[in-house]
Amino acid sequence: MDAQPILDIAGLTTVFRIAKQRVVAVRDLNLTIAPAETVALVGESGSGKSVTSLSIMGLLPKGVGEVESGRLALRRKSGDVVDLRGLSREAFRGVRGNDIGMVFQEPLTSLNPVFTIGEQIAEPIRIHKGASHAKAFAEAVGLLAGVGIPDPRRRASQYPHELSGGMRQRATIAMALACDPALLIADEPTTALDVTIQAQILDLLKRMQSERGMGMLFITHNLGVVAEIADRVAVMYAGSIVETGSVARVFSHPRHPYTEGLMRSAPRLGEATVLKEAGTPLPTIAGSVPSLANLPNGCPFASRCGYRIDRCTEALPALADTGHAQFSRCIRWQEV
Ligand SMILES: Nc1ncnc2c1ncn2[C@@H]1O[C@H](COP(=O)(O)OP(=O)(O)OP(=O)(O)O)[C@@H](O)[C@H]1O
Repeated sequence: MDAQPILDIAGLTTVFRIAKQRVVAVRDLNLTIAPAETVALVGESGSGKSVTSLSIMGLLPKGVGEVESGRLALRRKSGDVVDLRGLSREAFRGVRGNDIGMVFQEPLTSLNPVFTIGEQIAEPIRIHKGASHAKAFAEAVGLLAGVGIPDPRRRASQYPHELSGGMRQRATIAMALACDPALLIADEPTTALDVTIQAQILDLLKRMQSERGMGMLFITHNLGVVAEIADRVAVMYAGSIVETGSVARVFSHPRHPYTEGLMRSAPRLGEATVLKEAGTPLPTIAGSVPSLANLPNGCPFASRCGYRIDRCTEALPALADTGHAQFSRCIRWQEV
């Protein structure tokens, strides 16, 4: 891996305070993303994937959610390393859209209905790069062409509702790339789209990433999508990474019982799966996730785990190095 990652997260703990309860949504998370690398965060609903991305982007709900500890460092294209935790809300605005591009599930939440597509893509170019109105608009048209939108000049003058869902997602990708970010965060970017369009958007993201050498954090609950797009995967459970490694290694030799359970109940992986399984939630495993407001002392998966022994409920296991650059938060990983 690159010695100087684009994103370097160490010991991230993010909490929510609701009605005097302290909810630990992300617990002691370590993650790096190298240039031109895609890391997928995968896990059930509520496992902390989106809170991880909101923590990186400085978009936690004010007064409710807070990064309690840890380091979040981003390496800009210029090579400067920015301590994201040290940024004011104002300074964060200069980072989002400029150094970090974002693509979300529903393009209509990122696009403003009252401005044309071209104006919206041109705006960050004017703000962050100081380009003139005309130059920024011309660049926006070029970006629309780059993301595969036919007749980009005409499309640039249209409003979001005049585009199909797939075209709108292409437009938000163009907007996210407008300032040539070092890191792209994609949170379920294909979930709301129909299956053939999903595959096209994944291809587009892969192409854009390799052309630009960006790091990409890709959040999904779909293992088929992980297989399709990611180099490495981090499996989250109850706010912690329980297993991480290359996609090839983790999918062929899962070393955590939770990953194993997901894999066992998942259909065959590969391109066909993306098409067939797109939009299908992760297969279910018997039992339920413990409350994040009252996590047990031991392994949070213990109550659902077929490998459980007494020691599992005594302390949270550390991430064990299982070889092959793979890590598992299970004391019995050798038997999984
Ligand atoms: N705005 C919020 N207020 C209070 N608690 C929150 C808030 N957002 C998230 N949480 C807490 O953080 C936990 C993790 O949420 P998160 O959105 O990161 O899950 P996720 O893995 O992204 O799930 P999904 O796949 O459903 O998006 C939630 O279960 C909840 O307890």
